[in-house]
Amino acid sequence: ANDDQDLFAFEPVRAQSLNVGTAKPRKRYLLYSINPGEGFNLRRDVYMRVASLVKMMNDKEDWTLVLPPWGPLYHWKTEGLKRDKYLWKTFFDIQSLNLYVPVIEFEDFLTENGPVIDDVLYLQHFEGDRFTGHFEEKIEETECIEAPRYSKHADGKYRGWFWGYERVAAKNFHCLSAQGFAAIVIPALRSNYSKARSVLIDRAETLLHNRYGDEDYWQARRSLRFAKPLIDMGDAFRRDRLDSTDDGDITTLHPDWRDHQVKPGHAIGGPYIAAHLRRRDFLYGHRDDVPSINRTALQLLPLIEKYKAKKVFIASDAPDEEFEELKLYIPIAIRYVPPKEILKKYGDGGVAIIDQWICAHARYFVGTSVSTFSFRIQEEREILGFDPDVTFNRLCGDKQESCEQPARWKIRY
Ligand SMILES: C[C@@H]1O[C@H](OP(=O)(O)OP(=O)(O)OC[C@H]2O[C@@H](n3cnc4c(=O)[nH]c(N)nc43)[C@H](O)[C@@H]2O)[C@@H](O)[C@H](O)[C@@H]1O
Repeated sequence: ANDDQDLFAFEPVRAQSLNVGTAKPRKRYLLYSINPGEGFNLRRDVYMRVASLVKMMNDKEDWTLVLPPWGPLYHWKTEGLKRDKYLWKTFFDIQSLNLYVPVIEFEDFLTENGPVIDDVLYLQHFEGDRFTGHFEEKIEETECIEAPRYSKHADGKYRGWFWGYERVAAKNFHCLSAQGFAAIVIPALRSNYSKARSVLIDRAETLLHNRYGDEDYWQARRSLRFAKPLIDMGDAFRRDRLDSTDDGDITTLHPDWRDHQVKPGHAIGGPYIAAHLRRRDFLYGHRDDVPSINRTALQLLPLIEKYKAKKVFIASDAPDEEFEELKLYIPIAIRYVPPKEILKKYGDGGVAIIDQWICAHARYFVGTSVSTFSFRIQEEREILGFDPDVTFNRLCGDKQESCEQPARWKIRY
């Protein structure tokens, strides 16, 4: 599918000469897209991998990261709501993101660049590869293994899923087999710089974190602050229903994430414990690790005692009946029920963020095994400065006496 360029004809000498003396690197756009089945919180992680890649390249080049519109997502099930084309500013604070790497919304990209993307690089795993115990980074342009989700039209341009924007098309399309860290795509991105102003990496979740858990990882994570209106709604619920304020809980954040640095144990949190109960598809996919409601209650009751909690905040994708059942065992259980207009404006995605925000401020948090929703709450609590003991906890399955607790991904500055 390679139209007119050899993707790997990387010319190092020329690449360097671009950036010496007074020559200013020219502005380029990096777009990315993710396997449609992935949920919101894995997508947040992929954002960090790609943002960190842009940061690396911007040592010498001038890339702007284009934020892929949100939706439709499999888990956003509430009827009657807008399903796609949610801008990032609905959920996140764009100014904060911009303090890590330059980012723009896709709609602004369309204004600046027009609807034609130069290159689409579609990542795939190596065919027939089995893990042999030896991890080797590799990337190569190949035939597409599966029927690609982009097809060439009569005008010579490629059409495909561009987040529901039907007038968008791409000039070139390539399949690349890739295995490795995000930086593995850098030669491919640089090799065609003379032509491609905009490059879309699809299936970006294939790329691994270059610097998992280090200072740079945490910078990207700290920059990913939620949108102010969602924070305000979470804070209002904390204040009115949970007797929790930043002053009392010692959870005040510096307005600029770069200046917020506190020691573990600094935050004490509100007078409630919080649990994230991931249900629905997890009841099948992670059967052994997700407890029944009855067993969930049995695990929460001693914690209420231990932390002298006045309330138990429940964040969950559980249907109402399951929450009502839990309340029979724990009458002080409470959850956030969004007013209709909030749901309409911010969708299921916004409500999930309010849930996460409230969990992040609890005196003690317990999540669900391997849920990225729980992981993101744990990170939020690391940023706020909680002791890891009151953060890295998970519920055990019904048949488990005890169970392995989450790895402690501690913040680094
Ligand atoms: C099985 C896998 O599960 C993975 O889910 P997992 O990591 O928990 O976490 P997420 O990737 O966020 O996907 C779960 C989605 O379910 C909803 N949800 C889950 N828990 C809550 C909650 O406490 N409150 C609210 N309001 N909503 C919740 C929400 O839309 C969230 O984004 C998926 O990312 C993968 O794509 C795959 O489906």
